[in-house]
Amino acid sequence: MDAFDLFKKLSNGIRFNKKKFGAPSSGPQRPSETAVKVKEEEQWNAAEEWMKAGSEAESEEETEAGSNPNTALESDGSESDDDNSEEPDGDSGSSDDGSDSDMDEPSSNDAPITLLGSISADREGKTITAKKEKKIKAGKLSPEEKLKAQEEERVNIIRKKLRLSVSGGGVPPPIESFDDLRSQFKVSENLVNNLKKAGYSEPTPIQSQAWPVMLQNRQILACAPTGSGKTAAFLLPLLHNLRGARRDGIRAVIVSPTRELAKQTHRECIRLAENSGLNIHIISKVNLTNSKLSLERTNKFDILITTPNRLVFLLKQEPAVLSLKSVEWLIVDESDKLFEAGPRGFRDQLAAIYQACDSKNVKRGMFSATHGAHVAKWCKQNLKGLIAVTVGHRNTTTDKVQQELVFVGNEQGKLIAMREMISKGIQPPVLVFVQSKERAKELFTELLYDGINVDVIHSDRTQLQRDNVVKSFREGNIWVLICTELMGRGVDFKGVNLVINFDFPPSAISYIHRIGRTGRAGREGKAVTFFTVTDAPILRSIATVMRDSGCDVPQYMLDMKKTSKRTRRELENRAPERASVSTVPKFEKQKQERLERKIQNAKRKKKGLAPLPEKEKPKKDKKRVADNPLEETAQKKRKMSSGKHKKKSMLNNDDSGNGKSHSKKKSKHKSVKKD
Ligand SMILES: Nc1ncnc2c1ncn2[C@@H]1O[C@H](COP(=O)(O)OP(=O)(O)OP(=O)(O)O)[C@@H](O)[C@H]1O
Repeated sequence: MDAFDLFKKLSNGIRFNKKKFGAPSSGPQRPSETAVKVKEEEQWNAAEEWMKAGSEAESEEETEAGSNPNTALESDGSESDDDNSEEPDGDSGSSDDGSDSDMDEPSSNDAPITLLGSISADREGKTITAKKEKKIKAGKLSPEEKLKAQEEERVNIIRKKLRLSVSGGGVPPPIESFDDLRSQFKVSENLVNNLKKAGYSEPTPIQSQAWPVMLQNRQILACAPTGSGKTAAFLLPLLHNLRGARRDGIRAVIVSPTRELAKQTHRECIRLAENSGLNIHIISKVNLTNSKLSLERTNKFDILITTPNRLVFLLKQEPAVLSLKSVEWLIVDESDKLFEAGPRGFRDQLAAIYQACDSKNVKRGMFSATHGAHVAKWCKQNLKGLIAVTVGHRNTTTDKVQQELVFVGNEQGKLIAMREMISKGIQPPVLVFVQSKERAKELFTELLYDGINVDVIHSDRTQLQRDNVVKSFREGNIWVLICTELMGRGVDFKGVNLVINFDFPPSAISYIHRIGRTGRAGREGKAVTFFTVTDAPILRSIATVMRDSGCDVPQYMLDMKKTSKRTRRELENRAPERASVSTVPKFEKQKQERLERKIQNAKRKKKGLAPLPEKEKPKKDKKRVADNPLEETAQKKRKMSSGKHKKKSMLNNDDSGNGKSHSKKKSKHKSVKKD
């Protein structure tokens, strides 16, 4: 074992704050004195440092969160920035990849190894405090202490194997099989059978640790890679903890950022809750538009699954149609997204929901594949007895996805590259991400003409259309699905083989979620990302994420200048302007549109329906002017007179300008004279 291996073992479970330790040493400070003082499971400070790792050592301008959830949510975030998420760095943190072959080597020598003064470790690489070390050296451990130490060791080995890092007090050991659910937590046979019926044979790493935490009714902040089973990780403990239907108030709420994700969670919940008798409800658009919802009716729901906007809408109704006063569990899925402030985030809605769940016994669970330091900080400050669980490295992609960056020259190059990929052969199903619905529509038309089995999903489509597209894609009737950021998070399409980022993702976090639509549940996947010079500002972040997940990336990308926080924020909020995807000449497109319109109107006529209303032309004003000769003449006159006026004023300006400059000169002259 060389010094590096040894250090790796000893620092297992420890994160270094780059801010503190990255700076050149100003004095005789040795790393041993400053770096490691972590008693992992008991020191929340360590958790904070650890969650901060990856923040590129930028200052977090976060205000202290108060005890009021609303203020806390608001104050915490407006200025805070998920920077670490944008520029995740390579800090591996406490978890190890387990590739270290020395790790499992049996050792005949049980004596601890001493490294860097006060820190020491046993042969398994577990850090030992000086006091304990003394005791071990002296062979003074009582039989109970020995047993405890052995158990700790066993748990550490399991966590290491599963790449689990935990923070918080009294974290229960991870479970290793579904049998443990029965033997340790008395989970019903029915529930375990439902897991098996779903095709699951053993818990995934996040489930191994999140289940015992939540089954002990502890609040949790969970971060695990995309497609690693986080949904079942929070559903199973909910279903167990609620212990059957009660119908006297909503007892669990699950909030998801999109309707598609809420629907998917609802489906999974129904599947795992089979024969439990629990009343599981999803708020649909119909619920919002008809007035059938009443307090009496909603109180019969045991579990409510919803998007934040819909829930807040119902919470605001007078008289009340919904109460969250009996809620025992609030689950926030894709929690970093829900903590986001601004028009694309849900911070205000989350604050309202958080406040509405005001029972004394309410527990919260925050789940996502990515987390920023501000989410961790807020949770730590506001969620009593919180346990943080992370699988692998925070803010990295799953290692199941083979990733590739392709320079395509310019916007036209993207379509050429895509057609080339298709002609060489791709393995459907394929998801293609673009930055806007307009581009989604354009690309759809292009690929449709290529005869590809393609469809498109974006926010302009009706809920029914969206549902049908998702269904068709799931059933394999659509092979290539073009989508916007809408489908970037959480959505679980079985067996997506390839994700193409036709347009560069707006941030590294978006990249992680987008490519996480493939390589799910242990399957392999591939992700190809096109880029042009326009994408240079975010290239470094994405390249860093790729490098961290073990992909080869050219060094020049990693050496690129770091983009300022401000630019990154701007790029996240405003997509760069790009040349149209479409290769069809404009007049051809218009001809096509007219033809389609004719066909539709003919069909409508047959059905006795009125023809479609005239489509608004983008240059309507101009046309309206041309249609109205009086207005046209008036405008021409206005233009001419303004032109004349301009000319005149220019002349005047010239005059007066000269005059002015002259007078200026004069005054200057005067002032000089005065001086
Ligand atoms: N224990 C298990 N064994 C096998 N497959 C599982 C297990 N638990 C969940 N899955 C499957 O793994 C897939 C991904 O699960 P899920 O959608 O919960 O991932 P996720 O971690 O929430 O991903 P994302 O971060 O993208 O939302 C699903 O198809 C689910 O059915």
